[in-house]
Amino acid sequence: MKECQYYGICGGCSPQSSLEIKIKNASELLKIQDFEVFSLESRSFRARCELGIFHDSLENLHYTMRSNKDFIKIENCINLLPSIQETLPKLLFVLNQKEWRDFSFKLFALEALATQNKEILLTFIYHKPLKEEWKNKALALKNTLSSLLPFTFHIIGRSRGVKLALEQDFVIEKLEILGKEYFYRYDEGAFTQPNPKINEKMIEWILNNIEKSKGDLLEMYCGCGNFTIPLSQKFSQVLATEISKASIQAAKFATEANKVSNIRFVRLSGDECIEAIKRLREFKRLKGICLDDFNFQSVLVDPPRAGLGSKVCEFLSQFKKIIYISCNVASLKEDLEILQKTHKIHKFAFFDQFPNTNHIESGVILHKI
Ligand SMILES: C[S@@+](CC[C@H](N)C(=O)[O-])C[C@H]1O[C@@H](n2cnc3c(N)ncnc32)[C@H](O)[C@@H]1O
Repeated sequence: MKECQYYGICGGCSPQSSLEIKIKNASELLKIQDFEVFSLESRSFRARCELGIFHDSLENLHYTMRSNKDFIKIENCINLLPSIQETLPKLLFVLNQKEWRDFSFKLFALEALATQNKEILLTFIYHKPLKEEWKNKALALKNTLSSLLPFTFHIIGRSRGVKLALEQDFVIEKLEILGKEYFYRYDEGAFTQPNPKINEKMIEWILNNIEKSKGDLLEMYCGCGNFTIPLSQKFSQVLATEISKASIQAAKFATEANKVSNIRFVRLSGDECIEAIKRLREFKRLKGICLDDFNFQSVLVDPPRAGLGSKVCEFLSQFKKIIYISCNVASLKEDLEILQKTHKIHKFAFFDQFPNTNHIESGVILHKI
């Protein structure tokens, strides 16, 4: 990573983040010796970014990253997908023209979310109220960027409590998994995997390491259906749950786009999912779904960084197979201590989802003892 002039300064990457060190630290912490490692490009891999916007005394805009308490001006980030890297300087060039002063006034952050098929969603975040007229200028910006770059742009404006979108607030991602194409809707503001190529590898790894089952799958923290859609071919039926409304809508879109008919997506938090499965509480959101029709033998969890916690882990102990995807080895360690009382690790893999940082993604498949 020495080729990046901001390495160690901008706060995006971390020194001492070589894959060897990460794997050594993580495998020692988790006390595992038998694992696979998946690692791809260490640059041009990241599909999303959040940048600050600094206005200098001449009213020119600059991109910034927050490093500790300071803001560091940056011009590029070599971790980002090429389409975002190409867009950033052109966008800044346009916005620094006098006629864009109104549009940029009180702009304080920019988010970009790109797909592998070169759609880019740009979200402009302001410290000023946004009015409908903003959309006219946003449309002009979309047209200008489209004339300069071979990408499809979608533009969103955000200010406190207001979100204005031109036509759509999502992009369509295409993943290639074991030679088959899958389509997903990635909504602005909802979780999506940041590294599309490693994401494909994670899904393939699960598919390659689970057998086709006559039983059903319960999924918690399913997001936009990232794992659910390809994995559904391995099970009779799937019930997939998630807290975010936008993600559940995106997941329902994915069932249609991929012509899958054996999945039911329901908006339920982790705790609500447990209450529903244990029949402790009835949910209107489960209307039309008969839980007695499911024969859950496997469960898939991909929780946020905090991990599962003891309540969810204890709930998982009833399943024959547990597939656990984790973005935080510290919380995974705590959860595995509970899960290994009833289950044995069958397969383990590390995925370098976040190159140049100290983070690593893990995949664990556990079988009931
Ligand atoms: C690491 S993401 C994984 C999403 C999905 N598996 C994927 O690969 O895109 C974690 C997901 O958990 C959801 N989530 C966060 N807190 C939750 C909770 N308490 N109950 C259920 N889902 C939650 C988030 O909205 C997010 O979609």
